[in-house]
Amino acid sequence: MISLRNLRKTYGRGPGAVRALDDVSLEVARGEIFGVVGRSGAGKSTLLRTVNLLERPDSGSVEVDGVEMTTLDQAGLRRARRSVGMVFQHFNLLSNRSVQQNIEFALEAARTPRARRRARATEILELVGLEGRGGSYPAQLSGGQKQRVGIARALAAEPTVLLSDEATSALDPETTESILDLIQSINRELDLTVLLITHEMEVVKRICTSAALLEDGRIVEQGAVTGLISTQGSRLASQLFPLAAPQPDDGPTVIDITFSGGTADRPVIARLARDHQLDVSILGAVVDRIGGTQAGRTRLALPVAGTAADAVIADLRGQGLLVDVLKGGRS
Ligand SMILES: Nc1ncnc2c1ncn2[C@@H]1O[C@H](COP(=O)(O)OP(=O)(O)OP(=O)(O)O)[C@@H](O)[C@H]1O
Repeated sequence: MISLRNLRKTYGRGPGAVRALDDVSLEVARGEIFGVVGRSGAGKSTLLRTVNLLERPDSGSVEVDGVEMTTLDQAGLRRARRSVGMVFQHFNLLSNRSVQQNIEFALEAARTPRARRRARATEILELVGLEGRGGSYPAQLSGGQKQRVGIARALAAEPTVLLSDEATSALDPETTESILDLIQSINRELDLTVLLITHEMEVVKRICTSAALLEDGRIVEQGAVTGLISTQGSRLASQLFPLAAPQPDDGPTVIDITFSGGTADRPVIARLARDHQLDVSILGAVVDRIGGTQAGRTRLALPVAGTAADAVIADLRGQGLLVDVLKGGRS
């Protein structure tokens, strides 16, 4: 549905130039919720804004629903942009217009007849859970309600793609949950493809089917979230399940075991203690639901080193468990 190939984008020239995108390629399948994560300045906003060509890449290809965006003329681009809705961190609502007018505004540019605009705004307000609030002004709404209006406005022209630029970053955790639920339900009900950028790993955990990690303008990992969490050494996976760094007195060997799907409910630690007669210490654990399945990571200290530790690690891997060695043992 969205295919970005070999995108490059540099801001400025000479010694002060910033390479925001450096050979970025990304595939987002129809109906996916795809999350791009990365630190501040990694290039996330630039990447998102190339999809509807708010930011024109220096080179590379941007294809949305089979249309190559970079070669369109102004009229073609205006038309193509109607199939790409966008929501923003700070909502970007017009404060002097009512909720209804904010939504209708998105349809005015498309010259939609007035009666149709009204009907569509009413319909879409209901979809986002704001029925009856069309006459309110943005200042009379909570942050969560403002973002619902932002989403309604983005959906007004019946797009096939929704771009979300940190849509929940300005919201409290409870409101974030409800907005993520809304994004997930419109993704399903409207068969909408969602590309979102976020610095919150919770967003990826809660709703994303696929994700990519952007670093200094480069994609360093991408794939299905369930696949990434079962990939040894995945940095995205360790950010999804963050555990404190090992301490010098943790023991000679420290390992992380990542569980997902079928391996989540096995009595691994009890078995380790029994089969290897080891006093295993649990240094930390994070468990959550990802993509509808239980997944998590447990950090263990083993009181053995060298070949004894290697034997334990080999045994765990032999059981189909994903083991990352942080200290001691062979990785
Ligand atoms: N219009 C611009 N002019 C010059 N430099 C820019 C411009 N927009 C972005 N940059 C620079 O490009 C790099 C990538 O910025 P971008 O906003 O895409 O990153 P980001 O990952 O979205 O960061 P944040 O999470 O802080 O918004 C940064 O170094 C930024 O300072």
